[in-house]
Amino acid sequence: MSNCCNHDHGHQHGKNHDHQHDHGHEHNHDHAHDHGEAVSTVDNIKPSSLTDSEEAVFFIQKMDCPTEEKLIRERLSNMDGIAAMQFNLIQRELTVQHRLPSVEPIVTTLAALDMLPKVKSDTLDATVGIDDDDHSASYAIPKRKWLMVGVAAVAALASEVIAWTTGNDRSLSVIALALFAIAVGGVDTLKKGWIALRHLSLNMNFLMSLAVIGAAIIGQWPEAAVVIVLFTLAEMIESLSLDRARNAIAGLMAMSPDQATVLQGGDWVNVSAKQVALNTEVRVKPGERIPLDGVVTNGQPAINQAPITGESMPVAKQSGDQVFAGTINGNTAFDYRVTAVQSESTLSRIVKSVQQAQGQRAPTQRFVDQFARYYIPAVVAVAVLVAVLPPLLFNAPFYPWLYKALVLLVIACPCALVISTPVTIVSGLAAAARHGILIKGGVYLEQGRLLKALALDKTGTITHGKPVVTDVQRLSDGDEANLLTHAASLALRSDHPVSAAIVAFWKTQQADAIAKDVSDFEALTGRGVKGNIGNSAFYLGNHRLVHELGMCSPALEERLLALEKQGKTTTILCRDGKAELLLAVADTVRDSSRDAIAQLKTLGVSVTMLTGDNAHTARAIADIVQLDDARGDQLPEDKLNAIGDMIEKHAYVGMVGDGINDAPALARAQIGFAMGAAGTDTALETADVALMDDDLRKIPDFIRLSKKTHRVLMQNITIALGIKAVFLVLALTGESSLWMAVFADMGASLIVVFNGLRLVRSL
Ligand SMILES: Nc1ncnc2c1ncn2[C@@H]1O[C@H](COP(=O)(O)OP(=O)(O)OP(=O)(O)O)[C@@H](O)[C@H]1O
Ligand SMILES: [Zn+2]
Repeated sequence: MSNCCNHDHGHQHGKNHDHQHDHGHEHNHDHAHDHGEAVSTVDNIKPSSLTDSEEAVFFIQKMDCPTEEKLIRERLSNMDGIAAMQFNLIQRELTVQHRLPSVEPIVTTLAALDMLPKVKSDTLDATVGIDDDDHSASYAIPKRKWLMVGVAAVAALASEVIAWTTGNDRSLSVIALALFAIAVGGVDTLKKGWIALRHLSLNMNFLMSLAVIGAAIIGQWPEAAVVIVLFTLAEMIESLSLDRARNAIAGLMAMSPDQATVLQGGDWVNVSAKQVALNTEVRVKPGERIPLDGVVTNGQPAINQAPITGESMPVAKQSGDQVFAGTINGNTAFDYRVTAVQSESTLSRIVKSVQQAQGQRAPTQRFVDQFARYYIPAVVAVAVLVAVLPPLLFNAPFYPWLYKALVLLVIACPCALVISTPVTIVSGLAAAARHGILIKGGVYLEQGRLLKALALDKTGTITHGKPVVTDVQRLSDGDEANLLTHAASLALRSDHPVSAAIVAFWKTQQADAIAKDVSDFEALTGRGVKGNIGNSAFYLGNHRLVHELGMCSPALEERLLALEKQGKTTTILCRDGKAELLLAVADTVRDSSRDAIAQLKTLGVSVTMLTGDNAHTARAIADIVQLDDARGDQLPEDKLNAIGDMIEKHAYVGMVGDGINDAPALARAQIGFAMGAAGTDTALETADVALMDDDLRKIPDFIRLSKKTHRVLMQNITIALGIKAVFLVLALTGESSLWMAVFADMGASLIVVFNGLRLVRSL
């Protein structure tokens, strides 16, 4: 198992669990996601900072179109000391890994591109951006801009109308009105076009400027004005629709209230939820939303956890139970103690994770970006040929062909195509998060549809994972109560569900018994535990353990078989080489598991149970949920091998497990699912897809969402390219005017954005 972490399976986050085998509490996960939360302080600059790369995040309000991304990428990649860049157009964020002594040169370069960057975080300077508010307020398009576009539109229309009624495109009033419209509505575009030209970067602003100047040169003044106003309007609408996509994520966060009622000096007072510190007592009234994560201290509320888990059936809570920020209290008031500050709440981490997930490019996005790279130059080359060749070769009139070339330039904008993918992915990620499915990367959302096989473990996945002792049988002439105390004393040291069941049973049987001291305790993977009590060596574990120790017998095996056939898990206590006590525990199957497995079969996914429990018990449980393929006695390395075989056979394989004992197999599968992630940090962080509650039916939901996402992506690519193709033909045959081309481009952008946004409501 030591080689479990060497597989090259394309997962980006550190899945190197240094796990212990006893379902222990102290597994050291080695995760690499501290970005954003600057760790170093100003006077604590590491000497290694010149070899290690630093990271800075910039918020760039003007960066909302792929053309801007291209320009920035070209400029920055030429700079010394820049290691890598990640663009997030929807959040308008640029993350740069660099080896510069300060981010100043980056800021200067961005400012020179008229990008007005704002440093959000900087590993060189922890003080940056700490008390900044969210930038959402600054997203809004200023009223002034709407007004200017409105005025420009009126002027452009007036110019068009006068030209049309007088039949003169070049009268003084027409030109004056058009110039006015261009000046008021189009300076931004022309300015950006000029910047692009200076940096020899072919982008949309450049193409548009060229088209407008070209139209003016051939005397089409009204057209020039209409085109630039339409383009400005299109950009504004596009930026608004992107805001919708961003809001799909921000909306998740809006579910947690701003105010909390906290205990301060004996009084309950209202304070801002942001300022509430750890361990504060908070009171929640009936029907109120819970402001922060915590554990119940007083009261027995029933809580609608839909904002986290997607499941709105109220969950009964009592003292010691976890509650989550954003969830909704039922009819009883209760108090609780805060266990995480607002920015660390489960909900905040879901939001952060979704934002990060959409920052990583999904495969389709990479393809589209690649395509756009060749597409613009190709169209420009065609446009040049169209303008030049017919007049040169066939003596055709120059102006009409130049006009056609200008239309081609307008068509060259790949915005609709490029923007459609991230919007679709974000919508899908947000829809999933609302439904209690946290997808850790666009890749998984896009490729979930490929899942052909799924492996599940049994304990806690198919079953509730809370077994209870059903049978106790003495195997020797020892005192049963005393033996039970010994078994419980060992079991107390482990948090394996079987051990937990034994401890719980012992407490009900012997309320005031005292546990024995255990020395040399050891957990034995897939077998049980061992330890010394007094002068005796004890083992507590399953059939495999007893058999390997040579303490088994045909008589014992007969007893075991009888219990296992009933779906019970058997555990034997051995003392000094002799089996003494037999305990059987039974776990109950979750109602949702059977339905989930049926749905998966309908989706064409072959489901396999891989469990460390014995084969007979595995079979009995599998029969209840109608699972054909159930494999018992699986040690962690067996599970790993089983996943390997499944990958060979089915290519794309998922695994659902507890993430501790199953970590290697989970890492090997293309998609590792964790269940019940709301309460456990490790599951939330290490899984590829985390189901916030324990409902396996979320997996078929996830697969269906993935299929839908894929469909929408394909539709969007078809729409975006289709409209371009149509206009390419129309332009060449002279049927399309400039403004029609701009209009079509705007339409295409809007259609794909809204088509993508449909996904938000699709689960
Ligand atoms: N700490 C323990 N206390 C008691 N029994 C144990 C312990 N650890 C392992 N066992 C025994 O070994 C078996 C296999 O354990 P393992 O942890 O591999 O699987 P599991 O968690 O029970 O099942 P699954 O693989 O379905 O999650 C258990 O069913 C149990 O009988
Ligand atoms: Zn045996």
